[in-house]
Amino acid sequence: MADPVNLSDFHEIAKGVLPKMYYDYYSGGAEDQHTLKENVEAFRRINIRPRILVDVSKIDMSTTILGYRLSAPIMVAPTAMHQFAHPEGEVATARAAAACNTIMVLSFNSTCTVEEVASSCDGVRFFQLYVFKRRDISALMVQRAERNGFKAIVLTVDTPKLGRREADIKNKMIAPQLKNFEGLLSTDIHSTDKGSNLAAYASETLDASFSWKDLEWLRSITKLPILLKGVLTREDAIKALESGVAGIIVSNHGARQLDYSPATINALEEVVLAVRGRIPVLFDGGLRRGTDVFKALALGAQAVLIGRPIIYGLAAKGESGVRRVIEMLKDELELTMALSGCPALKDITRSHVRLGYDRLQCKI
Ligand SMILES: Cc1cc2nc3c(=O)[nH]c(=O)nc-3n(C[C@H](O)[C@H](O)[C@H](O)COP(=O)(O)O)c2cc1C
Ligand SMILES: CC(C)CC(=O)C(=O)O
Repeated sequence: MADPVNLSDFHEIAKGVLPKMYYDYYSGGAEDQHTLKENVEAFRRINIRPRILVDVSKIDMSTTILGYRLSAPIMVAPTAMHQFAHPEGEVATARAAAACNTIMVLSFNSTCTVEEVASSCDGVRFFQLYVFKRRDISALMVQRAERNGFKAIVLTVDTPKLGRREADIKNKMIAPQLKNFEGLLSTDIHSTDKGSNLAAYASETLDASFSWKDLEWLRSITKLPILLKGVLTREDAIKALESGVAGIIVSNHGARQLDYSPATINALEEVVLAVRGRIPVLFDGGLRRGTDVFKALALGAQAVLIGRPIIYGLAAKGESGVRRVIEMLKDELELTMALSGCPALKDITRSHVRLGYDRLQCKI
């Protein structure tokens, strides 16, 4: 295949090189995969309203998140098990993110250890946390992240149990022994019905009883700011604010958890309106183009995170593939800003996009 020119080309290359079991794991969603398709399709139903005759000879995409400077509002989402995609795993991803001056969120279920990633290069990194039934293990991981210079905890709140990913069940997906948990926990757990090992591992480990009141426990074990990942409603956005978290990530876990939850881009504005600028609202799910990033920013996201395309870049070309994926999105965003009359991020406003329901409102 010719050199990739967009994220979709990277997807095709990754599909060609990854073993089926891993490709299915990375690409799949929950059950009917309705939300998986919607995450991408919903972007296509949003139009951009470009403004003309603005000086766009210089475009500034730089921003700050929790006080850390980024070259563009495009971050790396936490995704598990990068060594299935490339032997250098999360170390390669971390180096690419650092080279692009952006923040990587390291998954709790990384294949490289927290220490390996931290010592691989300088860069601002956040640590994604799952709360295990064995709270001591989660607490230890938070301490390790803190000790190794991670700057925030991203608590994933949409996974009290693992969503039903049917391809993984059919493939009898194998979960590896994760080095982070060596000596603490065996991830080599066998499913009793010979289905997905990953599902068995998740149900064995995840603490489904974790609830709002338990955030106090997390706050008691770390001084790091906490972001909640997986907020989709105004009700929960308000609860998140009241609980004093430092930020929210609007996310449906790449449609891998609750099928028929809304496409994230359709949930974003509801959350932004509830938060009213009091804490940063970040966004992920279905972003494949710079125009998608622009649309999310216009609807109030302060920055976006990219999941699968990063893994596809890694599978296709290792560290340089991840770098290319981030650069492509940055280049596309820069061009979109120029063609829409927005020289800086602050110039991107709600009036730069039109959604289906905007058209309905015009008619009323
Ligand atoms: C293969 C894969 C593994 C993931 N692992 C995690 C994880 O360990 N922790 C987490 O909070 N989210 C995880 N996610 C969800 C991502 O952080 C993110 O929400 C999602 O991928 C964004 O959608 P996108 O893939 O369409 O960009 C994972 C997603 C994928 C595709
Ligand atoms: C091991 C899983 C819990 C990782 C995950 O979040 C995912 O596969 O979506």
